[in-house]
Amino acid sequence: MATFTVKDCRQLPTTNYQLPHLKPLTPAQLETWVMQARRHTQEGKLPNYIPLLAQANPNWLAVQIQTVTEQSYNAGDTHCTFPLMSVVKPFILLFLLQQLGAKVVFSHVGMKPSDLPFNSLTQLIADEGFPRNTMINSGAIALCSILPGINAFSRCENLRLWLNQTAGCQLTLDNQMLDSVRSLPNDRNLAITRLLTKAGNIHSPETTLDAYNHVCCLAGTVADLARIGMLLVQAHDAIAPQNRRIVNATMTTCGLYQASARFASEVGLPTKSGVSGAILSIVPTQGAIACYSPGLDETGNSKAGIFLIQQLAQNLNLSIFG
Ligand SMILES: NC(=O)CC[C@H](N)C(=O)O
Repeated sequence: MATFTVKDCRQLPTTNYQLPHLKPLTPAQLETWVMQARRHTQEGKLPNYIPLLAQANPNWLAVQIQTVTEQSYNAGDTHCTFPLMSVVKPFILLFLLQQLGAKVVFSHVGMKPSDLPFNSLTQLIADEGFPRNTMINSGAIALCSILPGINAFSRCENLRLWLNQTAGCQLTLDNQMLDSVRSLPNDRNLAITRLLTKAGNIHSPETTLDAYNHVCCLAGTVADLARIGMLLVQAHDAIAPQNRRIVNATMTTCGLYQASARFASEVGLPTKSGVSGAILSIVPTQGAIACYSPGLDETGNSKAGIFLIQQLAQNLNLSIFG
């Protein structure tokens, strides 16, 4: 019987594993998929705990695809500006990994997926005040306590300026949206913040929660969203490869809350959603896909956005899992 030695193993023919390359995409094809996705816009629900989000037009749908070869494709209502809401979470993480390092960041928050909703207090109680991951509210609120800055505005401004400078986009703070967020009490986020404080995880709870509300109201178009997505696609002078990998892995396992595992097997792209209907997928080494459509499914993910990314990923063979 033939035996293998380590040397033999090295000499075995190596299969050239390559990530799938973006197949040529024509504007007409993209228009067709956008038209199909439009049929799903009415199936979603608008959130009503932030009054201004409830005023969005449920028919809006926009997509922007940015590739590493500087090509960009877009279709739909690309003029729409929207708040990032939870789509900002991977970028809070990326910024802090760059500024403070993984050791500090992961002393405040974990890396485990959660099967409970994004604003679950039950999960945080079960975890004794140590948030499961950075993609749910408790994790992002905890991280807002270590954002550099003397007050909520400057913590948000430091993140905004860094993103605009590093990604070449033009995010702005949507003050009207911030007023709207503050206009109704968000008991869940308040209780989460209280528990984080009690557990010794955060200091200055008011400033921290206010900083979280600020960063959720950073706003832009799908073009801006695709640009910040590019920070996670390929090597960048300002970003350590290891940090990019951590953020992509976290988006894959936790980015769509309870729907993350299913989406990973069906679509296979690191993805993050927000309650505004924003959704961002990363195609590592190739490009970023940004969508916006405000109607949400029961998990809080954009109904038409998820459908459109699914279409793109399946038709263009984009899954990172081959
Ligand atoms: N899923 C989300 O986008 C949540 C963000 C929102 N600001 C909240 O705290 O509820």
